Amino acid sequence: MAPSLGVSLPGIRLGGRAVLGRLALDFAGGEVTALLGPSGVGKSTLLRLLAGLLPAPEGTRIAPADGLPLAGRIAWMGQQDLLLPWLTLAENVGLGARLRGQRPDAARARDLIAAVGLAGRERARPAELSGGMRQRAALARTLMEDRPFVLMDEPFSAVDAPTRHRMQSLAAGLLQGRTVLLVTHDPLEALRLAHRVLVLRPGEDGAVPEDHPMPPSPPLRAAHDPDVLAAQAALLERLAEAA
Ligand SMILES: Nc1ncnc2c1ncn2[C@@H]1O[C@H](COP(=O)(O)OP(=O)(O)OP(=O)(O)O)[C@@H](O)[C@H]1O
Repeated sequence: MAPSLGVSLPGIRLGGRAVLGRLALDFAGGEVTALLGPSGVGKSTLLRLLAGLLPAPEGTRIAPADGLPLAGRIAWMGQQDLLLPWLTLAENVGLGARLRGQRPDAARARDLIAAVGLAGRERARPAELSGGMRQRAALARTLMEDRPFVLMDEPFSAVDAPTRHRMQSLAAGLLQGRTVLLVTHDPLEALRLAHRVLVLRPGEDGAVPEDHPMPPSPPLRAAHDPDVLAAQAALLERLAEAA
């Protein structure tokens, strides 16, 4: 099971504006935390900070509970699949190792490609795959890295609703045991996949996260579960208020 991740932040200003306020969060080990909030509130900013893509302001603490650094232990999956068009599916899945000058673990790549339902398409180029297939390939590439911490920025937003539903079910299984932070605009996605849902609420001194009440059942939750439907309606209303 992946360790938990403690984060405290004195706040972040970008372009002369307070984007994120002072916050202290503990992302539970082996659990999925979903982060929602109005457009431009600072969700990607928090993710980018954790990924080391944004300089951390003085006083920031990003501390995995096992005492080891976070750097080098994160897998990232974004909105765009970012598959390289000139590489085959199998080569794209092994891209991380290739970029590090290592030989990708071919058996692991094969297993992951099969797990995302793309067995037999290993030699296909991204242009020969549908949008949903490319998203599944991107998920396989993310998991190929086998990192304890996974940061996902609207990973399934580019696919149609039924494909997204299938991708969520797939991801829930494949992400098990990892500490995941998932940014999404989709309340149902958050409530199906996450152990905890945080809503970023904008404020004068930057946005601050607030917990949203969760349905009693554990993830992966059924979309038709009445508790999930009620929580979804409440979350939608809360997001509309925050916008
Ligand atoms: N490098 C930057 N310089 C200045 N302002 C920035 C920079 N990066 C982001 N911002 C601003 O910070 C705010 C938060 O952006 P961020 O991308 O984190 O929002 P978000 O909640 O992820 O939005 P969305 O849901 O639309 O993706 C926005 O107002 C954005 O314009």
